[in-house]
Amino acid sequence: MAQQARIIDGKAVAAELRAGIAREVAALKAERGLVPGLHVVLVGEDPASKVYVASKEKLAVEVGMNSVAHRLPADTTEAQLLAKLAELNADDSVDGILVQLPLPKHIDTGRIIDAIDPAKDVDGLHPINAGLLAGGKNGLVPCTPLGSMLLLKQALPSLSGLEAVVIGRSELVGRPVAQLLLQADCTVTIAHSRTRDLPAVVKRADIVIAAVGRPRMVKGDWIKPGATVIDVGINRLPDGKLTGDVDFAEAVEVAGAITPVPGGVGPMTIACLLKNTLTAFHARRG
Ligand SMILES: Nc1nc2c(c(=O)[nH]1)N[C@@H](CN(C=O)c1ccc(C(=O)N[C@@H](CCC(=O)O)C(=O)O)cc1)CN2
Repeated sequence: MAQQARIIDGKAVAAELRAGIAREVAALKAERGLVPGLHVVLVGEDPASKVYVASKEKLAVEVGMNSVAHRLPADTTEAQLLAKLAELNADDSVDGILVQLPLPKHIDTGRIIDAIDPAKDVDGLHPINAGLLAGGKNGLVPCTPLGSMLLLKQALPSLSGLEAVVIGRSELVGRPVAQLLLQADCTVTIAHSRTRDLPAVVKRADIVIAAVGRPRMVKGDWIKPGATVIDVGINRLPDGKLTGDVDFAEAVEVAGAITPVPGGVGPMTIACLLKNTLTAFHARRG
């Protein structure tokens, strides 16, 4: 029987990361009397977004941060949301601002992200932060890509020279994770809906990052034996269960290491948001 892949435990890695952040926050409080502040803005009633925002609020409190969730009604206008962001940008006690996505359709997401102070953009989505990342410079990095890289580094001692295929070209995951892989000296391919012979492209990868949002699309026979597979997809099936973009049952028989869904990249997203809040705190307040 073939050996099964090592399962990369995102829940455990995220818990460890949060514990380190909690220690740093406690030291800041004790030594300087300062507490990092994270403000999350939710517009509307999207059920998944409500859960994620509640989780962000709770975990920020757990690490000792000042945590505020601004819950705005679904009919909030773009102008009202921009006014809220202007208020948070101007408030010196606010270190991190995140607007939960997706936003209701009547609001232009790009205009909202552009309005966040890049120094407080703990989602790393502002064009200034995206530009810094593309230039290989220090800025705030989107949380899911950052978490994916931390998990990858758990599985592989060195990424240098490895062939990485990212499936998906979103601004939230695909593009930034490709930049981070490039910074780690991988040879990077970004595959997408127009890519010809996707299974063959994936098959040459030492590292597969699946971020397409299509349940179990990546099959076991697409995976190169021994490859490391990071599954970013979080898809809710009709029976209510969560599944990734990778057919886990098949891929676990072929890969060298693989993240599960749930319990893989998802928990890292919020842990990295807290990490980014601390980074933003230090960049602004020393
Ligand atoms: N402004 C942003 N909006 C959204 C982001 C983001 O990074 N910034 N990412 C996603 C949602 N998200 C955080 O916002 C998120 C998704 C999933 C998880 C998570 O821990 N998932 C668990 C399963 C949870 C469950 O049972 O539903 C897991 O995978 O184990 C955390 C955060 C879209 N919006």
